[in-house]
Amino acid sequence: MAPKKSYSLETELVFSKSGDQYNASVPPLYQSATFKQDSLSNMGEYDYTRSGNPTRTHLQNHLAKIMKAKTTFAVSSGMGCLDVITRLLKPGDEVIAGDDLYGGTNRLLTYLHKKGDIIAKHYDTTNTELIKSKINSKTRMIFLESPTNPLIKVVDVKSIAHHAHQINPDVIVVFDNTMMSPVLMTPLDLGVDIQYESATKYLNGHHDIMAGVLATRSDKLAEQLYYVINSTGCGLSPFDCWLLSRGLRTLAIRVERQQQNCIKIAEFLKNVGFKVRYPGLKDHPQYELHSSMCRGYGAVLSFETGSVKLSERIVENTDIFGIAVSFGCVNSLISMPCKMSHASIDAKTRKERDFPEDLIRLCIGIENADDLIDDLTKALLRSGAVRVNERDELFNVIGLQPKL
Ligand SMILES: Cc1ncc(COP(=O)(O)O)c(C=O)c1O
Ligand SMILES: N[C@@H](CCSC[C@H](N)C(=O)O)C(=O)O
Repeated sequence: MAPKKSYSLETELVFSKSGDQYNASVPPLYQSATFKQDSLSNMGEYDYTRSGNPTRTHLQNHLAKIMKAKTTFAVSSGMGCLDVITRLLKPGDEVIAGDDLYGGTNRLLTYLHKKGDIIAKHYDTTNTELIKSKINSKTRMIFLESPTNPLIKVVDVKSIAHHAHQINPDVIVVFDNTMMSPVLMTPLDLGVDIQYESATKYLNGHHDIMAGVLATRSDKLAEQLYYVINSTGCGLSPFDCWLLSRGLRTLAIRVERQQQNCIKIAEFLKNVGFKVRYPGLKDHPQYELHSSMCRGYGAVLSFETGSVKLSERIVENTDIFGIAVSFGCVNSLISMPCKMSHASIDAKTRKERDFPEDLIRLCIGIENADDLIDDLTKALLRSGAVRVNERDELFNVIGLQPKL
């Protein structure tokens, strides 16, 4: 029987052929900046690691299968991906962006806008008709993220990408898939031109490297992206490529467990009476849309408490949940986006975009779900957010209703 061309994602994640001369079980690490030539006229496949390195090539080929891309590039961070992508724009180009993109994404687009390099316009991407009405022949790029970090807004990627390409086949639809990872979503199948992810998060999963991954099916875009990566020198270092290859092998099992835990925690918080934002809850306003685009719901949720001070007390009273930015790691984290990951968006803009200052974000890891719920219960009790009634049930002191 001929070997299958491709396997299921879980298998592809762990199965990779290294092509190593000794058949090493793990892809070898080529920790070398430069490569000797056979002769002056024969450079060989690699000359210099900024331009290419066998460990990076191995990782990129592996990622291409996983992301269903023709070409992928591994670079030094998620923001590095956005830097590479925005260098494809020309002065005065118009871009349309979501109004709840990750804070760092918002910062870079705002920087380029203020410098006069691009004209960036931000809209609520949950309003598909609004976004469609804003796309015109001047639009060069569209930046989308779904579910958004941290307001968990869902974007109709397929419909927006299709409409954009009808208006102008050259418009580049860019999608940040950090929240879902390739396990739960394949944005290139939905008409996206360039997908990128902060590999610092789920793809690596251990918070021991910074990395970013770009993916495309277009040879033209791949050529342009590579040109920028080689010119600016942001390609991922060999050791970080090697670590990312290692982390990638457990991606499916990590995401599955993180999601199982997150669903339990979302339901727990909802039952206590908080306003919980998680696309896996049936009362999320875009539950159906999300379910139609993704294979799962991820492991990031946010909830409001009704008071900044109360949120601060909750965050500072957990033990297992670490107070830290980032997500997608094996351990659980708690944060207040307005003070941490999204502090780079000024308070006025946050207000205009209905960004709740009391929002708490939970990034769920692979620990035991009951331990995590106990940890949260303790923090909620210690902070005074909940009390126990005579039937030993938790009830929400501030009486928030569980609705979005
Ligand atoms: C959704 C999202 N995209 C991109 C980034 C940027 O990635 P990195 O921190 O790897 O630069 C982050 C976080 O930093 C993020 O949360
Ligand atoms: N100080 C950093 C904040 C990084 S936030 C990391 C991550 N995307 C998250 O959402 O937690 C900065 O200014 O970029």
